[in-house]
Amino acid sequence: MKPIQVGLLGIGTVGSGTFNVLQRNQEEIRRRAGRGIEIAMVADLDTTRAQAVVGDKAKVVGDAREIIANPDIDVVVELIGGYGIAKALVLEAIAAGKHVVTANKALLAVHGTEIFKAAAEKGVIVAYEAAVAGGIPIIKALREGLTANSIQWVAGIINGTTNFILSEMRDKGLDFDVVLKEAQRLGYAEADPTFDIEGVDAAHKATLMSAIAFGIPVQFDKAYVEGITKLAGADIKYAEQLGYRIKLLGITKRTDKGIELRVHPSLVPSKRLIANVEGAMNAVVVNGDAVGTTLYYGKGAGSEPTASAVIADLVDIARLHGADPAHSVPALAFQAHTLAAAGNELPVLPMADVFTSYYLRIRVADEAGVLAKITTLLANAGISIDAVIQREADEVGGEGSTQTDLIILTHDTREGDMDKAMAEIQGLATVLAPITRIRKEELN
Ligand SMILES: NC(=O)C1=CN([C@@H]2O[C@H](COP(=O)(O)OP(=O)(O)OC[C@H]3O[C@@H](n4cnc5c(N)ncnc54)[C@H](O)[C@@H]3O)[C@@H](O)[C@H]2O)C=CC1
Ligand SMILES: N[C@@H](CC=O)C(=O)O
Ligand code: NA
Repeated sequence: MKPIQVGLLGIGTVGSGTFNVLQRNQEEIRRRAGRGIEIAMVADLDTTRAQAVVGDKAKVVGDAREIIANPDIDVVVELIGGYGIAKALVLEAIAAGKHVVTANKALLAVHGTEIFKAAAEKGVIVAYEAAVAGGIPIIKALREGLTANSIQWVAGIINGTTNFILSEMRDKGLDFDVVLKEAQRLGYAEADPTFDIEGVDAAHKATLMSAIAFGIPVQFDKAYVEGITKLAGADIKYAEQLGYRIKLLGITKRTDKGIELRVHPSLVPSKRLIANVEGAMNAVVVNGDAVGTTLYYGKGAGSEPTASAVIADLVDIARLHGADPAHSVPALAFQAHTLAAAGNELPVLPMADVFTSYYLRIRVADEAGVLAKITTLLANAGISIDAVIQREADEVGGEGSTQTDLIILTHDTREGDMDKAMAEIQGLATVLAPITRIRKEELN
């Protein structure tokens, strides 16, 4: 059978990894796919750099549309990134009847509905394993391996940059800014690193997992997004003393009322495997009603780990791609298991209706009766307390300090009730600084 013909749009970090791994492992990949996979054309604005990567093994062009216009190209791999030209090129490739592989989580999380509708109408595949947790085959696990389950929840460390920052801050006591620069130097961060540190990249990925797990449309605009920029070293330290680690988690959960979809720092019990995922590594925990809890761990970023996922999608397409790609039944069957199949009407819940437990750090005047006032306000709001620790004032503010920190862990409560209680506690004269509130997930 003739090798499937691939056109690569963008040959930067992920594109060059894809090219190199396909070259290196081509015989094994051909055997597994049942036919060869050949990158016939590569487009990049920097044609000199592209030429240096591919040598004489593929045709290099500066204009991506030359690839889309070529009738011999079966699959277009979009590795440019962003919402602009990448969106136009993906839609044009679909309109031209080509299957698409992309690592672009931002594009799919925001414009996925339009893109998957266009693909379904044209009968082509849009595959995106690389878009979530890089080399970890989590899309395949959700779509295929766990397909028998009613998924209950998915929670993951799905941004390597922020996990690296939190690990380095905790282990080496380094400052946020110093570690972020190091993450950029190591190539973990997005072109705009605010996407990483403000939780946006993780929310893109959580949005995609939520859509597959629960059959809802992609709704990035409904995701709650909070990054790690407001985390203080003191909270990382206190959490550790209480037996927890702080991780930036992407969480999506099924409830009776709707779907939770949120990204925020979370306390996770230190004994959980996911709490021990360090540096730029990713991990996703999926809970299904039949299988129970499963864990997926690996490299969520980088040239070859991400290429591993891009090529896995190409192999899937090579296996399914029939003589008439635009109307092949296998292509439609594949599509039916992707986001185009979203048929669930459950709404994404506002944060006020999310149930979770909390870590609170409250800076208070070190005087009698303060703790009682605070616990009374919590009790009045129906919030029950799991643990309270009062720091020694000298430890918190130095010798002779008149201020101290109260650390409170709560049981599960509705976020809207917690908001009200927090406003009342913040209003107490003896509360001396903005209250720190971090959600806590037991993940069991
Ligand atoms: N780097 C990583 O570890 C991961 C990246 N991704 C995603 O993969 C995609 C690519 O990321 P990287 O390879 O890191 O980016 P990159 O910046 O290294 O590569 C992008 C390439 O696209 C080229 N390009 C830009 N505009 C173009 C145009 N109009 N036509 C043709 N080429 C054009 C650039 O010259 C560059 O070579 C992004 O969507 C990113 O979010 C996903 C998972 C991990
Ligand atoms: N910037 C991302 C790269 C992969 O998606 C991350 O840090 O995880
Ligand atoms: Na993946």
